[in-house]
Amino acid sequence: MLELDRLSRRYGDVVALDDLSFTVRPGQMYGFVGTNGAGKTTAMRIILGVLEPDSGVVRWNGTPLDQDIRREFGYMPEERGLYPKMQVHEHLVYLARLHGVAGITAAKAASDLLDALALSERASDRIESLSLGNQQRVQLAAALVHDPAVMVLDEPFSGLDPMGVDAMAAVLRARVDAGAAVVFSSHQLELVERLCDAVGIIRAGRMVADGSVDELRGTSAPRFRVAVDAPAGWVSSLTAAVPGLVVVDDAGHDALVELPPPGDDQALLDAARALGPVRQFTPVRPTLAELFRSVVAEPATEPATSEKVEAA
Ligand SMILES: Nc1ncnc2c1ncn2[C@@H]1O[C@H](COP(=O)(O)OP(=O)(O)OP(=O)(O)O)[C@@H](O)[C@H]1O
Repeated sequence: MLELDRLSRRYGDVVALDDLSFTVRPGQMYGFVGTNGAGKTTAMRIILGVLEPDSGVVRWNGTPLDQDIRREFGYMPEERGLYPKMQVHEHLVYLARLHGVAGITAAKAASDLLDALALSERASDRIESLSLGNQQRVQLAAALVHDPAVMVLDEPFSGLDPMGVDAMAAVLRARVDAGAAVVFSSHQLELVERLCDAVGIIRAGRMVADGSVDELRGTSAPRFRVAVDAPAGWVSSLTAAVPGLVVVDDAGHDALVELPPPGDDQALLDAARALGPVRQFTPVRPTLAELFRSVVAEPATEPATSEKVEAA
């Protein structure tokens, strides 16, 4: 299990990470999401040892990471780093051999990955001759060619065409199904929702929601699409009848309403029935993008560390 335990990190006055914790299990794909500047890259750089935390520790199977453990990881950094003059297949074999993979195994692993990422025809081309999206596919192959147990990928899907996204997703899913632990950052929330077993949402360096998308849904206010056969104004009457009810969208004929958690859906239905025949009463499952918007928009419960220090 990869465990980030209470990581904090500042750059001068900027609090990049503030007591951040989460875990990624073998066989789990973990999506790491947050607004620009939330601290995702900082956390990933700490996992990979290119940045030290001010406090906190990262462990793999209970042991704090050292360079030997980190060598076993696969990493796709934000700054892509391939040798532009090298040929694609040659480059992958070179990287696998650096990780101690024997020649024949390395060559096969490189060929298999190029095949899976639809790059076999470019195997003998120089990296610099590839489009940016194809270089990105090679970068993923570079992170996986030594068959790592843990993969840490900083925005691996950004800038890829839909086929590239599908190819990358399939390669990662196969590794996860074979028992690897994968954590990747992304702003593509539909993709994260589709691919990930667990999601962490960070804001200003803090974890604000962590769990499967269904678990995150369970903590959000329940929403219902309601249609009542009643004269105009029925939505206001419904709001008046149900304490705390929020109207998210009033389309006249129907309305999207939100109950305060945990939400008494039967009381809402009774109140709607009291106004007229109920033509629709449907629970609406929020998407990850909607959950994200609502948790990052919530007011902070405590001041950030820098404010605490300044106030002290
Ligand atoms: N080298 C640095 N020097 C000073 N501040 C930095 C440095 N690197 C990051 N920061 C700051 O730390 C905070 C977290 O940045 P980080 O790059 O980790 O965010 P991110 O979640 O990866 O953002 P994005 O989604 O935009 O890539 C930001 O406020 C950023 O400006």
